[in-house]
Amino acid sequence: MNDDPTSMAPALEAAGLGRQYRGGWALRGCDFTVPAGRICGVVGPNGAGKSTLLSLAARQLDATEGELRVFGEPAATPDQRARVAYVAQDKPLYPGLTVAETLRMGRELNPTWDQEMAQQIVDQGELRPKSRIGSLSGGQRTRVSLALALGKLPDLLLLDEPMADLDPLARHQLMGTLMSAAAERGTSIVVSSHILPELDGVIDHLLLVQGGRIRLAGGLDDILDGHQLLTGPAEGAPLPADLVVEQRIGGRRATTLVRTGDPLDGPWESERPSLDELLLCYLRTPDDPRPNATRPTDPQPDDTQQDTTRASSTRPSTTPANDEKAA
Ligand SMILES: Nc1ncnc2c1ncn2[C@@H]1O[C@H](COP(=O)(O)OP(=O)(O)OP(=O)(O)O)[C@@H](O)[C@H]1O
Repeated sequence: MNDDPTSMAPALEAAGLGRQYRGGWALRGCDFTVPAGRICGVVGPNGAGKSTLLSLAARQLDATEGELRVFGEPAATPDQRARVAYVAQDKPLYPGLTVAETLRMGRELNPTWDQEMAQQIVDQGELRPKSRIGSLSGGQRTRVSLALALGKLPDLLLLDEPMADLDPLARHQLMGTLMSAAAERGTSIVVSSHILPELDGVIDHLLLVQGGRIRLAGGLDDILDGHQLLTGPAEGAPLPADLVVEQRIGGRRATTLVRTGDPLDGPWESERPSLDELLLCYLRTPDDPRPNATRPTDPQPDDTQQDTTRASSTRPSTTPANDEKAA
């Protein structure tokens, strides 16, 4: 079992983090903290930079600028490699090995290993020990990858779209296994997903990545408390433009997501958005209307200076990422 997660260095801490590929910047000006012991959802549209972020955390990629600390360490160390498990989107495994040989490899290569846990995950999927990895379906390979990752008893588990090719029952089962591992051992989990309902009720921390920027970062309750869904007449009192995330008008009614939890004067009914509603509103408005909100690939005359300003300007003033850093 891990030490009290709240006394540990953050699982992830990014400062001015950027990664450039040949085609341009995939991530830029990213500042966020994921405290240890959290289950953090990484959400964003295709090409937003989620896999790049997870690869940087797994030390499979180097940052082009800025840094990403993992449990306080700015670069990979052997100790850290042992503490972090990563399930990449393409689930790389050796196709010529059998399921049993793959688990044996996990046992032999990792200083800590829970054979019972790994075996249980494989058995739940009714995988035959002698089946070759190359003969398994996509979902079955995912199951073996998760068995390897959880068997390692990591302190930080990085999962890139882990559930995409699993059937609903397998998804439910494996999500349960992940959650009990997190609860029993205080494992920090950072999981990217397109399947928004899969994250609801599971995550307690959120990173919304959009166009290579961190658009929202912080504790989930703080983020939801820092927003309101307002419903009222379309011709109601105007709202301050910098607070409006998205407004939809149907007939004479308007539904508006605003980035403040403070009461606003006007003829509206106010409610706290659900995670789904919040994410969909942000995902439907990729272009932030506020000044200085630009994509990381835009040409910049004075790169670093402007990007730092933009990164913070694309984060709502209520975002708890800042509060956590200040705490
Ligand atoms: N190896 C690479 N070489 C060049 N460009 C890359 C490479 N990997 C990613 N990119 C680019 O970086 C950007 C972010 O890609 P990334 O895979 O991190 O996004 P993502 O949010 O994980 O997307 P998806 O949800 O589709 O998996 C994209 O524009 C992508 O084309």
